[in-house]
Amino acid sequence: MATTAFKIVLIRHGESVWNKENRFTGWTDVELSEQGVKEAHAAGKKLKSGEYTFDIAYTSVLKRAINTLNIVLDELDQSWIQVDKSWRLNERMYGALQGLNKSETAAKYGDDQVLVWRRSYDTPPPPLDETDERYPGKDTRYKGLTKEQLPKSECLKDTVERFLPYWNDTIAPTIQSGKKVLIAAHGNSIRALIKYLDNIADDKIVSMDIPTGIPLVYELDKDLKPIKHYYLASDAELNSAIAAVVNQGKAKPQN
Ligand SMILES: O=C(O)[C@H](O)COP(=O)(O)O
Repeated sequence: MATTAFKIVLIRHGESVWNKENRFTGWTDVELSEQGVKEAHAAGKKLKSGEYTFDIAYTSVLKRAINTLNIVLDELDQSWIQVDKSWRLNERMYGALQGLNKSETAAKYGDDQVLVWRRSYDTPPPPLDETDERYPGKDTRYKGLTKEQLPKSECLKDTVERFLPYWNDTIAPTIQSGKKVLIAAHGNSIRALIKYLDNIADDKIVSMDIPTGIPLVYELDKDLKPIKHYYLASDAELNSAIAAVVNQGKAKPQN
């Protein structure tokens, strides 16, 4: 039986204002909603009561994840730790769907097509044109990216491929050096990491949804192979939060 060598914590940002409005967000840099701020504070309190402490944190270059991390670290009285930000932890880029309402999109194209765009491994959403104001090539925070790295749309496979270099070159060595790591990211960049860590089959990743603002603990062996993982939440809280994410993609959300 493998023994736990490392414990890392992943957390999806708290609810954003576009999660609340049920809009495809991707690389759009939207704020946390009031509920999202509350979720971030609750997550920090849960980690504190569990006596979690961290040596370094990683996050994206999108404010919903950055602000979630800042709130969590403040609750832990650890705002002083090193934080590294990278576009490679950004949410999957949703292409021409960014800004559209998910239920309206499901009413127009069908729940099944929206499920494919949201949860399939290798089917990207419709791409953006480079002239579109939503194209990230116009955003100075991405000025260091090559043309090939600037996405017009991303499927989960694309997200895995741009996230993994950061994991392999930066995060994994830091974990193996013994540093306690916290990663504040997004639904699909976390799905990308989990798919890689747990070696989840392409057709099985479709059914994975990540709730907002609930800490997810991964216990890893010395080779960073997962031994077990668990959310810091009751089953009722977790199931309700995941159901809310699943429902976003339906024309008529089930109650
Ligand atoms: O980018 C978004 O719209 C959300 O943060 C994640 O959306 P999804 O749960 O529909 O993939």
